[in-house]
Amino acid sequence: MIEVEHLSKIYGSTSGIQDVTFSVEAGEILGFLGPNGAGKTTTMRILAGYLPASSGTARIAGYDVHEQSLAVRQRIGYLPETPPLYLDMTVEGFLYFVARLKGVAAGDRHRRVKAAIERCNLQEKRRVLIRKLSKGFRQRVGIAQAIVHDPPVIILDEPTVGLDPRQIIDVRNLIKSLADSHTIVLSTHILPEVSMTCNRVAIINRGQIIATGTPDSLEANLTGGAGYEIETEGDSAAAQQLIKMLPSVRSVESISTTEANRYVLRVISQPTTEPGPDIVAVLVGMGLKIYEMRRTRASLEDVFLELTMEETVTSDQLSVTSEQ
Ligand SMILES: Nc1ncnc2c1ncn2[C@@H]1O[C@H](COP(=O)(O)OP(=O)(O)OP(=O)(O)O)[C@@H](O)[C@H]1O
Repeated sequence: MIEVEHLSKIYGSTSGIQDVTFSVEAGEILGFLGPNGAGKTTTMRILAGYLPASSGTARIAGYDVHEQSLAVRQRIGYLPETPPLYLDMTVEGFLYFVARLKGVAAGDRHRRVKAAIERCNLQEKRRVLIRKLSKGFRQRVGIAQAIVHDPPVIILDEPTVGLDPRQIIDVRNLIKSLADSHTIVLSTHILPEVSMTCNRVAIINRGQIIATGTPDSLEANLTGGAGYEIETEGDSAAAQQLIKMLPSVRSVESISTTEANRYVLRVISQPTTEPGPDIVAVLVGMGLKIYEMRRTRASLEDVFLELTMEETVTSDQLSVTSEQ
């Protein structure tokens, strides 16, 4: 449904994004995750036809966002970082206005506005002036204007920024409910947003996509803290030294001391390795007892920090960018 190839944007002497390539299948919610200034808004605005790219192509439902921008605009709903709302209009008045602007046929407007109001749970605020609405309700009006012409694709730039925790939950649930009939791209710098709302993630940093995959595949394929925690006893320094020599081990440290000479070792594995049996063999070989051993997985947060803190990404990590 969305195909982005080698997209770059240069602002004067500053690079906004470089060689960004990704695709989104129909029905997916893709989370575009990156720190401030990573290039999320630039990408969203190019997709929405609001900003021309310097090079590369982006197609939505088969239409080129630059060459066929009208056809694209009819097929997308766009919520910019700051929703374009007319504060002196009522919610309903504004949505009729937007429906007309977006070319919804006069005979169809009533049905479409009603559907958007119901979808976004705005029934009680139908006749209220937008200026009197809380930020959470304004955001819902922003989403309602994005879906009023029933586009197959919805692009949401930081849809929960500035909302309180209750409003965040409401907006996330609304986005998830839209996924049954739409393809959605949302940008965010908030990790839980991605795990809770999206079925695929593209991580962007300094204008470049550095990984894509499902949240699960990213967690499983990148190291970011995957390994073991082992409660054992005896000579901690010697145990650490021997475990560190295993080729499948990236790092080992003692993270806490428990009762009577016991301590917990945290071992981080090399990507796609299983050092568990070798660690057991080392400890048993030293005559140490193992009281507990459990596997630890990388969280998406670990993965994100690992990727965005590195200057370059290894080929192992880049392999995750192939479709999972
Ligand atoms: N109009 C502009 N003129 C010059 N540079 C710009 C312009 N818009 C964005 N940039 C630069 O392009 C880069 C990407 O910015 P962009 O706004 O796309 O990032 P972002 O990921 O959306 O960040 P944020 O979460 O802070 O909005 C940044 O270095 C930014 O300073």
